[in-house]
Amino acid sequence: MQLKFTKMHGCGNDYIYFNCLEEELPNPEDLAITLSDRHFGIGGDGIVLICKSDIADAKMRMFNMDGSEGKMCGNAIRCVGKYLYDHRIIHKEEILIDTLSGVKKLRLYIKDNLVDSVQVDMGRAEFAPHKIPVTLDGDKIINQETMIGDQSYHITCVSMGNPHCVVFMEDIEPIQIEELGPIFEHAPIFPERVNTEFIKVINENTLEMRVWERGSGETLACGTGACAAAVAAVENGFCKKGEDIKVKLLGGELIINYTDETVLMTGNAQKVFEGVIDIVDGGIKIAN
Ligand SMILES: N[C@@H](CCC[C@H](N)C(=O)O)C(=O)O
Repeated sequence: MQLKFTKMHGCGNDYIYFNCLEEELPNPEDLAITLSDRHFGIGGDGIVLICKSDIADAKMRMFNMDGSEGKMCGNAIRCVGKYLYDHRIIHKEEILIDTLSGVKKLRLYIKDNLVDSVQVDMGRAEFAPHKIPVTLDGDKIINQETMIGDQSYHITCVSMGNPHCVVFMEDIEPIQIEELGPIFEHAPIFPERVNTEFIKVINENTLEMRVWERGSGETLACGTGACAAAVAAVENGFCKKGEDIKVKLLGGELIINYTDETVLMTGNAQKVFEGVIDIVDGGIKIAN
């Protein structure tokens, strides 16, 4: 069986995209693990399926590198918009994409007939613990001193459709994220695991971020994570509501604007290459 794919990234957060409007993808959980492998597969932070929707222009499903399904992906949804427009599947600059965390509105910015960047209306940030699978008490977890592993951290928990734990630090460059990330991801207070953002505040409009994503490890960027970081920065008094906040990530920059009504995220979307894989018994091979 042969499958066509497109490799795309937003700020270096790279996924392998499948057009499931045209082809069916068997077993996406297993394929995500095999294809994401950077040595024996195509290489990526996971896979993304572009599917048919009855309530929006398309539906996005995304799977992390470990095969777990994410409810939302900020960097991938911009690439889905680019895929649909650049392949002339849709012909408008405002589109709706259905996700496991609801329908999101995208505004596509076009250059030379191709999508260059995208603004996504990510919807409201949530703070209530029942939306974030933590077992701490209280309505909001903002700057709450909490034991993670054998150390105490001030954490702020935000759901952008998927769960985030934001930690502000003096410096993020020297952190041993390969050790620290899994301790947060698997902390017992997060029974569904968590994405963790380590943030340095540069000034009231700029944050620097490193992220450890549940299911994928350290990535060069996380769109929902950048939104959670900006929301947490406002709630902690570092930034202001309604102002553009630049989030500098290892793979690029995102602009986030958090208001009482919604969170807007703007950033790039880029195609890397296209290809075809053969799904064969016992594995995959790249077709000639
Ligand atoms: N990279 C993403 C988020 C992907 C899903 C996440 N790892 C989860 O399991 O919740 C983004 O850009 O938002």
